[in-house]
Amino acid sequence: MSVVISGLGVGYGRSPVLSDLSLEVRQGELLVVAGPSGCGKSTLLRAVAGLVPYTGQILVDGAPVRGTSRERALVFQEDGLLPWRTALRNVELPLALQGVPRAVRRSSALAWLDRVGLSGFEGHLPRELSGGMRQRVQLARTLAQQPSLVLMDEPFGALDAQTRASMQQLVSDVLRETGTTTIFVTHDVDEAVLLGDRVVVLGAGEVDVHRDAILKAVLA
Ligand SMILES: Nc1ncnc2c1ncn2[C@@H]1O[C@H](COP(=O)(O)OP(=O)(O)OP(=O)(O)O)[C@@H](O)[C@H]1O
Repeated sequence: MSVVISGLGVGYGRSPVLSDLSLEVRQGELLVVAGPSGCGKSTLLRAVAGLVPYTGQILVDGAPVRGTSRERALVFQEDGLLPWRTALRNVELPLALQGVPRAVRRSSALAWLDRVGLSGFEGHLPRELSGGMRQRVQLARTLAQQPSLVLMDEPFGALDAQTRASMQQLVSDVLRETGTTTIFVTHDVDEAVLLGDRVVVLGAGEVDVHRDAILKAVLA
């Protein structure tokens, strides 16, 4: 799925947060959007997800974004798991809501939990899992729905350094394996350089990912 944004404007009340922003994400690309706190990164994701009104144009595979769609999945720092459902039943839930037959959703959920390294933990409740494991469940739940576009908003912000590094590797592997187009928001320079096929710094344009010294200077 490709995304073409042109002349985008978003504001809350009278104050504009984004104005005249243009950006393209190619099919299968992992684009990182970086920038200092408050520059509008989350707002950009919310607009692409169809959660906030905007001016200008957001085209997803050529069609304007008007409201939310299952095709576009938003992943947050908070995992949003239901505390009374096991890991397996959390992953199954959106598939059940989509009417996927029981046997199919069970095998898909099991396969995704295995892919994110959680086989053996299917029957655990969220409170019995670490923060990193809960993020793995969230990732499995998101990808089991086979979205064409994944929007990730600082998903690893609350994890410790080691867990974060293993999640970054996992996300990078899985998204590339599945060819899922992704917009990944972070304010962490190392994460941006590690994950991004390209890095866009809001307010400063595109920055060469291979020249992270420049990126660090821009974000400092
Ligand atoms: N629901 C809202 N109502 C009013 N103002 C808002 C709302 N959400 C965000 N803002 C304002 O819009 C601006 C951009 O916020 P946004 O969350 O998009 O930035 P960000 O770059 O993602 O920041 P951070 O890195 O801190 O998450 C901020 O000044 C914020 O206060």
